[in-house]
Amino acid sequence: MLNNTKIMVRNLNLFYGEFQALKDINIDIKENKITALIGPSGCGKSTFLRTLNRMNDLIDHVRINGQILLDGLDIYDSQCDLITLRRNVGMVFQKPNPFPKTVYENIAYGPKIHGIKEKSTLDEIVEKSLRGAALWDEVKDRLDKPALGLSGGQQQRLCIARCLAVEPDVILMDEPTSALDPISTLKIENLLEELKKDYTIVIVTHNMQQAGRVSDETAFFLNGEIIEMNLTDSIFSKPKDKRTKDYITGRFG
Ligand SMILES: Nc1ncnc2c1ncn2[C@@H]1O[C@H](COP(=O)(O)OP(=O)(O)OP(=O)(O)O)[C@@H](O)[C@H]1O
Repeated sequence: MLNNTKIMVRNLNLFYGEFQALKDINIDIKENKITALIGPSGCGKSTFLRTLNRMNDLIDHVRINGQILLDGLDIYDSQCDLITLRRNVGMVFQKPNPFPKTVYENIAYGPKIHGIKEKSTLDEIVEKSLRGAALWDEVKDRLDKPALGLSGGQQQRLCIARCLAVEPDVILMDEPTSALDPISTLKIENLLEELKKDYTIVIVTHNMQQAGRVSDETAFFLNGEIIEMNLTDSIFSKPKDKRTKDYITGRFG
């Protein structure tokens, strides 16, 4: 696809009942880049993020039209296999949500569901995923301990490792550091820089500095619309729309 576009969104509208939460969204999300979604509370960032792996399908009264092409294929097509889609497009949430199982089992769970049974293969996946999430050194001696005994920052990296274990192409992150302390936040921001070599990342953040630090491109949402999308440096240094400027300079939101 042109310009290394991984996800192409065209004329996307989403309604919760009568309420239109997304209005004619058109953006291209580039492969191996980090795209930040910013904007005031309630403007539709999380809703949009969830359209990218069809998590909104789980909500009643949602109506969606338009197109989202992942590697050129329409994810809302009736032929699209949801299990494969959610494997290809993983998600990390705001609050770390490990399963109440061991560290090892948290990572091995997904691969097992996808049919991998051999212990040595699972061991490899667990190590590789934990290394990929920059957590291996901290947990390699406690793989059989409960994941809920880890710190919040470790739990969030565990959730990232769990996501990596099924080998997605795209990782969606909904305010992944908002529940974490500054040091854990920095670890995850550094990790994102590493992960983008192998994955396409879309991140919702309320933290302007974070968007500026980690992302390559930024989309500014307001009232369900994308007001402006551009290279992050351009959005922050010379926003084209006054509303973008007002938001990033802290005048509202
Ligand atoms: N399940 C739902 N049913 C009805 N309305 C919803 C639902 N989820 C979200 N909305 C509404 O859709 C709009 C967009 O919400 P969304 O959570 O996507 O915004 P957001 O930009 O992510 O906000 P925040 O930054 O506060 O998380 C809001 O007006 C919200 O109230």
